[in-house]
Amino acid sequence: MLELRNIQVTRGDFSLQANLTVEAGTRNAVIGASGSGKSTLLSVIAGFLAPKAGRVLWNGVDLTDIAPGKRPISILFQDQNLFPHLTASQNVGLGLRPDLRLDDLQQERVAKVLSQVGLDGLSDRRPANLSGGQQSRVALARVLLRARPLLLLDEPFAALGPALKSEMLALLHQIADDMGTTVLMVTHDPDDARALTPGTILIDKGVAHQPVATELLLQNPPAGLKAYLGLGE
Ligand SMILES: Nc1ncnc2c1ncn2[C@@H]1O[C@H](COP(=O)(O)OP(=O)(O)OP(=O)(O)O)[C@@H](O)[C@H]1O
Repeated sequence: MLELRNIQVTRGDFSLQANLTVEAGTRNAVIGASGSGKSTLLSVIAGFLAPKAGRVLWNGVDLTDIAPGKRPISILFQDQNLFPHLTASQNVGLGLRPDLRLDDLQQERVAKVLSQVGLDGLSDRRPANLSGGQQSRVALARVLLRARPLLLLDEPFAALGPALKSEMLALLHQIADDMGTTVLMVTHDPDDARALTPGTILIDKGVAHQPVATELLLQNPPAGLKAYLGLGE
């Protein structure tokens, strides 16, 4: 279980509070108007931003003072953070060893995970020679290989067209199912939130709320969110 206990975080004039729990193994959307604090919330959980007050716990272990790389967390952002001078398999291999000195077994694991995300035969290509969707798959493969229990995604597929996006979401579901991963995904898209049931964390007026049933929230959104999602009055 992820627990945000009385978290307060500030960025300039902006401040966000969070007091919520996320059950292990669940998938949750994070939704809120532009500038409401979605990326801020993920940054606190990941450890890139220190809260002014409060604690971040994972299965009862206090992560608040633990460095980002040592947290049980993988992160996927919209720009997939692939290194342009490295091939697909090297970009994935970085998830295992930053110096890329992989032994045979590790190389096998890289090949297997690239195959799992449908990139057989493309492992020697650099990002510039892969499509946007294929680049997303490389980034997902790296996340898969790291196999951390908590996965944070900040609009990872926003740059993709609708068909590719739903393909990547399906792949994400499959990965989360296989590994029992707990997922928090920032999205602007109500359909993505629906596809990620059961829960959605709403961020509104400086507060990140306890996850609620996505469908119920979308049926009756607060005014600010309604306008933002283009759901009309
Ligand atoms: N480095 C910073 N310094 C000062 N204020 C910041 C900084 N980064 C973000 N903010 C402010 O914090 C607030 C929350 O930003 P955040 O990026 O978390 O919002 P968001 O919900 O992810 O927005 P969007 O949907 O537009 O990406 C915003 O009002 C923003 O102006």
